[in-house]
Amino acid sequence: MASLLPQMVSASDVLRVLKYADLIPVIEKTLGDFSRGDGTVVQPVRTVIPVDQHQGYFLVKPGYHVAGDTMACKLLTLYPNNTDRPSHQASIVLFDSSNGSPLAVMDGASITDMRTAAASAAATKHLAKDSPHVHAILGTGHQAYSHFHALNHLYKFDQVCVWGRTPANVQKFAAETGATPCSTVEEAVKDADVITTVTMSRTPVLKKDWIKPGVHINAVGACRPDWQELDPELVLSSVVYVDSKEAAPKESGDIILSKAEVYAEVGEVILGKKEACKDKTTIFKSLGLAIEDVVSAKLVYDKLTSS
Ligand SMILES: NC(=O)C1=CN([C@@H]2O[C@H](COP(=O)(O)OP(=O)(O)OC[C@H]3O[C@@H](n4cnc5c(N)ncnc54)[C@H](O)[C@@H]3O)[C@@H](O)[C@H]2O)C=CC1
Ligand SMILES: O=C(O)C1=NCCCC1
Repeated sequence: MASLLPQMVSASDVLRVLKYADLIPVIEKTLGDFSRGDGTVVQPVRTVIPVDQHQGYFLVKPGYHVAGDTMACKLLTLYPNNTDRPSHQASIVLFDSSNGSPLAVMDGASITDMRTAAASAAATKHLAKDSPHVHAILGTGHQAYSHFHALNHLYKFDQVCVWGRTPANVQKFAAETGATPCSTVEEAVKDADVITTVTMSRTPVLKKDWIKPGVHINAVGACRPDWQELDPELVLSSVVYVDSKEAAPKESGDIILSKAEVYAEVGEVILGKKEACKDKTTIFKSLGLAIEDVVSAKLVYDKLTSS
């Protein structure tokens, strides 16, 4: 009988083998599989336990990709006030679905960073106007870096602009990536064709009056029903796409508080079932799907065990 002890996979193992060239197409296909609605993907809306006495959240995200016969569960903590360690920490347990044995326990933070950015890249590919020139990133944390790299994998931008609430972090991000540092959101987004919001803000940081009509926005933060990153006027004047139509009205403050209508899942666009309204301002409201973690963990496992 094979060993029942799962393999431990560190963040450096993940970063060594997981590449956007492989990940973006896998996530794009998975977003489509999720939206088939035919049982290809089995995934409940995640469980979120507030840890009120420490102002944190404990999230449990199981999923089974039936067609790929792959199952895993991500255990994630979100502690927005952490200063001596990351705000998001996670482990993903990948199982052998034929016999239920755990195959690997993986660093889930590095996978979360990359799979979230890969989902935004896939959404941008389908919803942004062709050949965008300027990408604006609001936020300077882990997701800011992963989105910089994932979108640069798809496009040769003329300019990437970055804004964050802490000027020293904006300068650091700019020095490390070559992005243009901006001191206001307005300055960062005014010429942008693609905007990515990756802050931990609970109140809107991006306003309708500041953007060029027709931009594509990846709205990645604000994962709680009472948190917002986008001005409701902006949400109401855009075509809103989500990763999950089931989760968005339960979890997204940007959608709940603006009372905006969701037009489609991005997976439905990928499947050709819904239109990509590229001539309008489009928003991809990302909340993160467990199945993205499942297929990413499998990709990492396959790379590690084949090398
Ligand atoms: N949709 C998805 O699948 C996922 C979404 N997220 C969300 O993306 C966002 C960024 O995550 P990370 O980069 O990992 O976090 P992080 O902790 O590494 O960075 C957070 C950034 O937000 C900034 N920030 C905090 N409060 C702010 C405020 N009031 N106004 C403006 N900026 C503020 C910080 O200065 C920092 O630049 C978070 O909201 C997180 O929950 C994270 C993982 C997956
Ligand atoms: O899917 C995830 O993982 C997360 N989504 C929202 C914010 C926390 C992490």
